[in-house]
Amino acid sequence: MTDLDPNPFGPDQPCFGCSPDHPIGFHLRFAREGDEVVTRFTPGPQYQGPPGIMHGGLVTTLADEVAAWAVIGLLDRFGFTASIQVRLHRPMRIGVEVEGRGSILRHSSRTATIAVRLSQGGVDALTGELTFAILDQAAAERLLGGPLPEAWRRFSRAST
Ligand SMILES: CCCCCCCCCC(=O)SCCNC(=O)CCNC(=O)[C@H](O)C(C)(C)COP(=O)(O)OP(=O)(O)OC[C@H]1O[C@@H](n2cnc3c(N)ncnc32)[C@H](O)[C@@H]1OP(=O)(O)O
Repeated sequence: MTDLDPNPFGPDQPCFGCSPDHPIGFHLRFAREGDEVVTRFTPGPQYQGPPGIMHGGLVTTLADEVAAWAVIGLLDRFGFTASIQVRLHRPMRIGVEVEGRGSILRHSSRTATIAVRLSQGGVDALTGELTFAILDQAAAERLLGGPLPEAWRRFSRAST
């Protein structure tokens, strides 16, 4: 297992899922294990929906982050989430460690589709497929509505 650089986008990146400084975020870190990225995370009570159960939207956010890091860690690109298809098979329990795994199902230079599995105690709680658009710098700047920070540029695809 190889730990991935937790901060390839520089110290000021604001991501809810992985910024180490986010006041209410997940603070996720990732490792590469063969053809997968892996993270471990224990949801706290601030992430509840029903009592004792993680909010389904936040479970999906966790899946989105795992998939985004599969694009970063396995393809060395940044992808913007374009579609999310998930099934929540079991409740995600607060206070119990979640293992998240992401792998590449298929990819081109312009898109990547990622398989994600979130489990607790070895039992799947979420499985899904998420597709990401890998943009060139100009398209990423149109999406952001401003300049792409320097540290992000190497994760864009080449312009065609
Ligand atoms: C700091 C570190 C952070 C790391 C983690 C980040 C975690 C989460 C990542 C995000 O949250 S990103 C923010 C949430 N996502 C967005 O705001 C994206 C909103 N959607 C868009 O801006 C556009 O719809 C999008 C850029 C995704 C696609 O725009 P276009 O359709 O104009 O792009 P284009 O036409 O160039 O299409 C690019 C490719 O994506 C494909 N595509 C577009 N939408 C798709 C879709 N919904 N499903 C599947 N494929 C799709 C499209 O077919 C095409 O494939 P091909 O080139 O192979 O033909």
